[in-house]
Amino acid sequence: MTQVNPAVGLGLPSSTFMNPADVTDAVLGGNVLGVVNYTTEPTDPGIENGALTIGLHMAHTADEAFAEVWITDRPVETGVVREVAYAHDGEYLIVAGRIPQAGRYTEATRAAYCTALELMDGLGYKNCFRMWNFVADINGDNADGLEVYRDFCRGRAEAFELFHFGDQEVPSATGIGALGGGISFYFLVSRSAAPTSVENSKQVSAYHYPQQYGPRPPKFARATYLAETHTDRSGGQIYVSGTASIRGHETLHEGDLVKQVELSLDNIAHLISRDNLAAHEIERRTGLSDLDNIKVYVRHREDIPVVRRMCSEYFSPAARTAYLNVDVCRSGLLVEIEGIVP
Ligand SMILES: C=C(O[C@@H]1C=C(C(=O)O)C=C[C@H]1O)C(=O)O
Repeated sequence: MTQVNPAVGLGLPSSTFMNPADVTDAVLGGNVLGVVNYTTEPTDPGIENGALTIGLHMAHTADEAFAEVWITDRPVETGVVREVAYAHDGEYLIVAGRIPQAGRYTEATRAAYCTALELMDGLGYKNCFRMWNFVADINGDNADGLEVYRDFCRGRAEAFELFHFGDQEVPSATGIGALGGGISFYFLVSRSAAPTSVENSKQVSAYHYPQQYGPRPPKFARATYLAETHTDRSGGQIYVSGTASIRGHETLHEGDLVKQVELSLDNIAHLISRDNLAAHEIERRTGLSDLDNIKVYVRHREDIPVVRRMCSEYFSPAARTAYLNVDVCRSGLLVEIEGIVP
């Protein structure tokens, strides 16, 4: 079994990747906020053994499947409201939802996001610091000929607007293809830990992308820096959004895998560099070798060996790293990378 991260109890969240077969109550000892299964079929969010669970259809075979387990050392309270499940421990909240496969997604996305945002407010968790979205047929057309990803982005933007969620407040996120299951999502939210949104000076903020990418821009920050308190902003974690071969707002190196991987890595390296963080009043010097809990999304299965070889030159051999063969939000993108600097 993978060891439970020693950061537990220090006040910042902690997660690990596990072999799904090892995720038993006996092994975990009940210290679990949520289990996110990256697996071979979608399952609705729910509560099992006192923790939140959701199944994302992100693996083609059982070999590729893994479980991302969010750990806690505090008692957990759980519930389900209008098919959105939640679990919280007094400091951290995980919320998860699934929108069934449909011809259009704007309204259902808005409704499900609103349920999740209402829950956060009602339970007293104000600081959303990370969101993940898994979209089946992400580059396909919806019933009106609008790309499914763009349809999703519109619903998300409308929900944020209803909740007066300003662009500077949106957290880091991933919006990535899934093999089935409509649209699934999960959010992490804190009660007192303090998030700061970080942008990348080499990229246009996603929420300012021009209309050529869809009726409403994707609302997310390039990273979130999470410190234990607002007053002491040292020693925080960095949640890096899904990052691809985009400069300014343009997709670069269409059709060139190696160059796309290089630019994605360069975007992350710059995002978490001392200079870029200093522009957000964050004093930290980090690099690619500090990343952990890495997910690498690769559009074409046959590209995985090359991507893996390139990534392994930069990432720590000790970093948990998962490679998933799924589509990416723009049809010209071949690869996307996310991770956490603990
Ligand atoms: C790759 C990009 O966007 C992707 C889509 C996201 C979303 O819609 O939430 C977030 C990060 C990436 O997964 C990008 O625009 O640079």
